[in-house]
Amino acid sequence: MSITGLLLAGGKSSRFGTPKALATYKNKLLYQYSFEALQVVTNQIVTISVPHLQKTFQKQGRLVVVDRNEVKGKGPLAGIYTGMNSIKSDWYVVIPCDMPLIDGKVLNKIVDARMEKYDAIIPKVFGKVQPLVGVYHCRTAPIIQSFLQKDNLKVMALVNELYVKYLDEHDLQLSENIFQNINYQEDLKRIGKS
Ligand SMILES: Nc1nc2c(ncn2[C@@H]2O[C@H](COP(=O)(O)OP(=O)(O)OP(=O)(O)O)[C@@H](O)[C@H]2O)c(=O)[nH]1
Repeated sequence: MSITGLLLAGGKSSRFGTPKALATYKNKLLYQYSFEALQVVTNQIVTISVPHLQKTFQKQGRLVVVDRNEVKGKGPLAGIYTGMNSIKSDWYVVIPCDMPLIDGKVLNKIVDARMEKYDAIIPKVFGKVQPLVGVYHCRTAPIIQSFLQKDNLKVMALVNELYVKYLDEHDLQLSENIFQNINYQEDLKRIGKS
């Protein structure tokens, strides 16, 4: 069963102010944390970004695609859809560029929970569903496409349509919430302390 990593790095970062994928956290670029977590579960990784950042990622030796024209500007679902269409794979493991506490160990647990009957395996930790960190079956691609065509861009609306296995903090053996994300500059100082 092939599995491809999709690293979402094509957002506007309007709350952050500069492209957050390329912000530094503890001496490392934010997206690098996501990349290294993905490397633990697959060696086929696609970064999905925007045209003005494509060269920067390519310079670092990354395989980069930009959101397809028909979906550009439509948020994380556009990135997932573009990634799924760029490489054929049975499963896709998705991660955003702004969750530097996620590690390969937790991604491995999510990937290991794959079963053909599920459309997706997604964490629901400390009561919150985290749909941008999960494993999606290739059969979800046409469903995602139809959401995008209808401009129904809420990732949770998609997830509610799928047959999902949720993994909680016990399944993932987490004692702290590693699903904290960076939205604002201040989050870089706050993260990991809660
Ligand atoms: N490829 C791609 N990724 C996206 C898109 N929108 C958001 N993302 C990614 O999805 C994750 C969550 O993004 P958000 O923080 O919700 O959105 P954002 O646009 O980056 O930031 P804000 O403008 O502050 O909302 C990040 O990894 C983003 O890079 C998009 O249109 N295309």
